[in-house]
Amino acid sequence: MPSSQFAQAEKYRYTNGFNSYHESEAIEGALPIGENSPQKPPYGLYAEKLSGTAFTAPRHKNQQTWLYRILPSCGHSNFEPRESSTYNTNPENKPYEKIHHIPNQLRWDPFDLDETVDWVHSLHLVAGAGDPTMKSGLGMYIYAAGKDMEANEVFYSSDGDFLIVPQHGVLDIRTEMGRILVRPNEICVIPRGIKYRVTLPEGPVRGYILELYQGHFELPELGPIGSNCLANARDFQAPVADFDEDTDSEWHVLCKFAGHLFQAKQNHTPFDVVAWHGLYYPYKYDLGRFNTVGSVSYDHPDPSIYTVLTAQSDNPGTAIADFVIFPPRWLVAENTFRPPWYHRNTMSEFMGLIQGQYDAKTGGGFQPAGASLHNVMAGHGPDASTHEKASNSDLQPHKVGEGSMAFMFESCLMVGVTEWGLKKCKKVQEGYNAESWEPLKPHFKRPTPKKAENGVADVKGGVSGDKALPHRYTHCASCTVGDS
Ligand SMILES: O=C(O)Cc1cc(O)ccc1O
Ligand SMILES: [Fe+2]
Repeated sequence: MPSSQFAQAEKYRYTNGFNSYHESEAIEGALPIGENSPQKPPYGLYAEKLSGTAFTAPRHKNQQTWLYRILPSCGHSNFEPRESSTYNTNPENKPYEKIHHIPNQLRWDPFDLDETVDWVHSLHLVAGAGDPTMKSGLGMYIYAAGKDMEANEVFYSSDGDFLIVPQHGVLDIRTEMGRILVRPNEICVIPRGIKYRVTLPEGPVRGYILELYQGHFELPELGPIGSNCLANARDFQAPVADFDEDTDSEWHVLCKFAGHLFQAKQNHTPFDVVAWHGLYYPYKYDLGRFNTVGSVSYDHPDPSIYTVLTAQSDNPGTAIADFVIFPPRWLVAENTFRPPWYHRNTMSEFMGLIQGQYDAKTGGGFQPAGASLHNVMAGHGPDASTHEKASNSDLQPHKVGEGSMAFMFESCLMVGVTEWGLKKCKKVQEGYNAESWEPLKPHFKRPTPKKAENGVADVKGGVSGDKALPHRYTHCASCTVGDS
């Protein structure tokens, strides 16, 4: 490893495990032993509790973290509104910024990079459902930035947890709990309220964000798959404590609150957490570690087998947000139309492409940094060219998605599109539906009627014949062996 890489590795250190109780101290002995709030915490630190769930949330859902810091977070000036024309996360509060609920399939060309703005001003709400003030629903954003946040600025969202999916460029995220480096093909989650500063060590960045206004992400149930596969808990990485000692410089704390931007000042660094312990922390995950499972016999399974993280509603098995990926994988299913089936879904499906080509859309219109939205009950599926190829291909085992990564934010909620998403971004493809599915031709051929024994034509066309049945059947339709 070149020495510069050693230095990098030193800067970003992690502790592994999903939903694991972590503890981390940048100075040995900074965590109190056997109690959380001693009369005098070690080294003159202040104890501060950060709650990610109600105090009384059930144990298996409860998420809190104790921070041991040089000064507590409350020492700051009043928050003042700090709106800006580039801040696009509050359409429901501006009468001229409507949310559009439309049944059409939508697709966006790649969103532009924007080198003129920093992380905070790069956030564009494209679509969403619900309301952060009711702690319900989700928002879907595109970010595109080219500038570091100011040296003395931090940001947090009171509205929800950010699931960040980088498509281009590297994010150096310094959080209160420590430092995280996130690159394309990795994701990171920054839970509600955690302060962070984003810098761009390799230039412009672009990507997608799902903001979850309710609950938190968890790993999906594995059911009969067993105790491993999909995203394994040990591959999630939380940062370790890393602090500055700075109690006399001016800091600006930016806060997203009900979709609006506010700012307060304080005379001490927010990155003064010397030690922490708990279950509420930011984390990252490398999508390359996902252990993909799929059909090894026949038929295309539901895409839920590709779920990395899920945020459940109160309705069992029904997600406010699923984060689903389509990683490189072998397709081996026999006698099967291998791309996704045509379907209409009670859930809404927002898709993005990090790199490569998505195997269900080979016609060229779904590009990296672009997006699509198939809202509640909007019919969709492979475009005409993909259908043509997949219906006639030789069904040898083959690998799809080499060098590619598409993903989906799937939600049980009907998603509305913002003015920015529909108009201002100027990326909506006019001819999406017409180009993708209108070229599909009917292939239906009514079978030649068979003469029945009594000489009357069998208008239903009769049974297609045993030889058409896939060889996996143990018994064919006319077989009586073993019947009682
Ligand atoms: O629509 C899509 O491309 C996403 C998707 C993929 C899949 O394999 C099955 C269903 C589904 O919605
Ligand atoms: Fe779909």
